[in-house]
Amino acid sequence: MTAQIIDGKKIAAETRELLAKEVALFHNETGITPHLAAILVGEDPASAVYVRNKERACAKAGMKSTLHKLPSETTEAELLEMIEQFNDDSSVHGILVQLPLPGHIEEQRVLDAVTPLKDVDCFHPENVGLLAQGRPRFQPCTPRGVQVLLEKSGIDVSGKHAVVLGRSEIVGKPMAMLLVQKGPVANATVTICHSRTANLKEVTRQADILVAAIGKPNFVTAEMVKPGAVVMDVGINSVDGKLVGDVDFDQVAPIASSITPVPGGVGPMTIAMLLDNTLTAARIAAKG
Ligand SMILES: Nc1nc(=O)c2c([nH]1)NC[C@@H]1CN(c3ccc(C(=O)N[C@@H](CCC(=O)O)C(=O)O)cc3)C=[N+]21
Repeated sequence: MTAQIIDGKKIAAETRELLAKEVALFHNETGITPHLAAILVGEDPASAVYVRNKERACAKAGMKSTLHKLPSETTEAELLEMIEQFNDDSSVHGILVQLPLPGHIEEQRVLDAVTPLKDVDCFHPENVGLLAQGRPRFQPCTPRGVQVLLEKSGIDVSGKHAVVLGRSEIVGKPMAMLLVQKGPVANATVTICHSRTANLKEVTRQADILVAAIGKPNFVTAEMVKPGAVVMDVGINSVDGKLVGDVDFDQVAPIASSITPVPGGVGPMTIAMLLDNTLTAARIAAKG
């Protein structure tokens, strides 16, 4: 068997086209152009890719996007002040603080400062709580992107064993949440495993659907994958200036039934879902 390659780039482009139509309708009705404000403190290779691609995607979808670059020595107080400004600015609908932040800044305090109504990353405790209860306000971008890829690829998730490799707040935990929930492209039996899991290989080998989000280049090898499994690679690792996933694609593709490439897999979907959340945020603002 050789895997069907899930074309995230194409599915994301289709998703963004639909979204652009919704943005145009919304603009006709309200006169509002959805506006995403992104804050980047210092430098980070994965963030640099993200920033570049989302600026372009926003423009194409008829949305406004502004990038606020701060030097790496910015203090936490200065960053909090900028967030406060955007919270109070009715022309800003979505606020995204690029992660990781420099070590001297306490990430949690910063993310908590973003008003939940503009929290397009779905990081605020209120939004995480709503998500956990199955009544999301915003969808976590990368996990939702994976879910849409599964849906558009016609992959049946219900009753299947989904193994999420990685327990981050940004991907692993919310991914598990989406897959275990009641609803379409869900109802899975979910295991979360991570770097401390005993017999990790035995666990990942049980996966019908394996979501790799551990942040280590080429970590998932053929022996960790059950033949015929669906493999979703969330990794965005920079190796010698090249983008590499968490899955050793050349090894795993021949035994998987479907697999996402890096680049061109989950990454572009993350951006499409971010735009979707920005429109949601603008709708919330329009309702007052
Ligand atoms: N608050 C926050 N939220 C995030 O979601 C977040 C973040 N911070 N910090 C950085 C990481 C990384 N990330 C990427 C998303 C898409 C691509 C992407 O578009 N990837 C293309 C790259 C194509 C190319 O090479 O240009 C692809 O995989 O095909 C990359 C990276 C989001 N992140």
